[in-house]
Amino acid sequence: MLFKVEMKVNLPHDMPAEVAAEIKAREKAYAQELQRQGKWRHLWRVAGSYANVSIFDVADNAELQELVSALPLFPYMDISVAPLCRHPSSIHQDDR
Ligand SMILES: O=C(O)C[C@H]1C=CC(=O)O1
Repeated sequence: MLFKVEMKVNLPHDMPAEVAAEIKAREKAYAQELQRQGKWRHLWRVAGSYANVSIFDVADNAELQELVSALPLFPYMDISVAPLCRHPSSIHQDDR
């Protein structure tokens, strides 16, 4: 199942820089591992904002919840999710 996931990061302004850097490093490693597994299919920065638009390809709602809630930045993000289905005009065979 495909989901559009929008994540807006809100790190506390008083978080020490080295703590923020450590969380971001763990987030990057986790995000890249999920991309290698094909579960995090697209990851786009929203220009001008500490936010992203992502496409996840997971088995079901429960797997999405499991993966997203394990993000190191999860406690600091506002997240919105929308389920996706194939567009009848799409030319991409891997849309499903
Ligand atoms: O920077 C972000 O958008 C937040 C998060 C998503 C992937 C990652 O490495 O960090």
